[in-house]
Amino acid sequence: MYKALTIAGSDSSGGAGIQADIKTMTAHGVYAMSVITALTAQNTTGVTGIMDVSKEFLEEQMDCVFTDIVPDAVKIGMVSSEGLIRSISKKLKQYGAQNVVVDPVMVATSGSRLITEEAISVLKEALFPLADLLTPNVPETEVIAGIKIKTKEDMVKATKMIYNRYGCPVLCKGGHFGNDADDLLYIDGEIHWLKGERYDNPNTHGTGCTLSSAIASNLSKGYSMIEAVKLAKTYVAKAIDDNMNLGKGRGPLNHMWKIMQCDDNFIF
Ligand SMILES: Nc1ncnc2c1ncn2[C@@H]1O[C@H](COP(=O)(O)OP(=O)(O)O)[C@@H](O)[C@H]1O
Ligand SMILES: Cc1ncc(COP(=O)(O)OP(=O)(O)O)c(N)n1
Repeated sequence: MYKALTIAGSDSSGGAGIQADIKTMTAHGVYAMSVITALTAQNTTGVTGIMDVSKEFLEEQMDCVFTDIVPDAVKIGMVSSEGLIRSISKKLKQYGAQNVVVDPVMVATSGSRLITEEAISVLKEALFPLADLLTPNVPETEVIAGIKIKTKEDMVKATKMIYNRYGCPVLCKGGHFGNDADDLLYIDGEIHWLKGERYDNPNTHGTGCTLSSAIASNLSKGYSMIEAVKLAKTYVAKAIDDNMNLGKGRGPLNHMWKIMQCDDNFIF
């Protein structure tokens, strides 16, 4: 059994955060574990509250996981405060965590902010150097690189800047850019454009969480980084294209699109 850990916030509406990660890992046939950084009161229209766990409790969760069922891959999502980021960094180093995917979550699709300004600089300094892959979307890439992205050439420039500064492979996700869904993977000094068709579906809550946990699932199974990202991109595209329509705002993806293709006899 391959094992993956998500370190992220809980989304009460089930479309993003821990819930999206566990659904995704399970849909990939991977044993999912969680370290919860925060509870959010959230639905498809927005986030109404955030309650962080304490540093001590976060570290206790990490100790429990890493001293027992050691994960083959780790995905890190929403971490809103400096202290929690430092605790995660310390514990990842202490346990020599493998296949670390960092999704630098800053703002939800609904527009709600999920990290403090001060925490962004700690994220860069304490977590990015530990990442085997960093997965910012275009607005996050702009914040991290410190330049505006208006063209695909800008996307390449910003992604290279981040790679050179933090020394980790970078996947710049194109879901908020242009008329396609092309993502840019920069790894081992080489650019790979991963082409994607943009589906005309406003229900994209949790796409970033889902993509990063699908990548972690694939890495836990031993796929190369490029294969892991390509397979994850296909999984997300199909989950968007399934056209599930739940809630009053930007709804979630169908994480179970593949399982639902089976008949009842197969499932039960
Ligand atoms: N409408 C869409 N159609 C197809 N793929 C999409 C669409 N929106 C986002 N994606 C894909 O979903 C993944 C997450 O991208 P993005 O939405 O940019 O991240 P985030 O959710 O972190 O903002 C990327 O692989 C991106 O190309
Ligand atoms: C608890 C929690 N974590 C992360 C997000 C943001 O999810 P993400 O997949 O990056 O992006 P959206 O597509 O939802 O913007 C969240 N909303 N809640």
